Amino acid sequence: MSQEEGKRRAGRAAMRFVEPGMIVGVGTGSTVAHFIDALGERRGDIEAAVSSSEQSSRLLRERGIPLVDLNSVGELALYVDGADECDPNRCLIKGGGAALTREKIIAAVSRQFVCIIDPSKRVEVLGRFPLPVEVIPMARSHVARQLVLLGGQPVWRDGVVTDNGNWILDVHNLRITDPVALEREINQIVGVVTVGLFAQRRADVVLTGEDG
Ligand SMILES: O=C[C@H](O)[C@H](O)[C@H](O)COP(=O)(O)O
Repeated sequence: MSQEEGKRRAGRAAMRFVEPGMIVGVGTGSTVAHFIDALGERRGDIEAAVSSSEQSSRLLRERGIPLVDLNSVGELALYVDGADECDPNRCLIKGGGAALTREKIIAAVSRQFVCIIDPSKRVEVLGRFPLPVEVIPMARSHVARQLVLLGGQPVWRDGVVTDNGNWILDVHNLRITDPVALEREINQIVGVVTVGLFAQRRADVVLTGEDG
């Protein structure tokens, strides 16, 4: 099975968690794009979507799916999103598409987080994929120095501005054996908006293309 086929199957498999009348939290990325396609085919069933990025909002609008602001809804029953890496404990690295902050917010208010990945995203230990960190632009150098002290090698994703107007550092050479502790530690660096480690609020369910 190709990686693209794995993404397509995982995206479509998430539809079994969608129930009539739901407001669905929708993540970002190429795997989520397949989920949005499938959601569009059943748009009459759901009430609306809460989107995690401008990119996903555009795709949702194109498929006629109404969007609602997260502030106008309470808790969400379901959040569906992709990931860049997933460990055996369902801890994730996310943010390869720079959408990590809004994604983390939606994950935090959702009762069930269904993560859709192709099988190549499964790893024993997180860190092969560089860990994205969204930073306030003026704090970039300060945060980078602190990340070096934690053993990483941060690289500025030059030219990328997040939907929130911030910048991204991608941290290479980390072997993340304690994702919860590292998430807490990086969150405490002044100038960090969000770290792309989803460990405290990790996925509840992981679907790979192999699930059919
Ligand atoms: O910022 C982007 C998101 O965290 C994506 O969910 C993640 O990068 C995976 O994207 P894709 O499905 O395109 O591999």
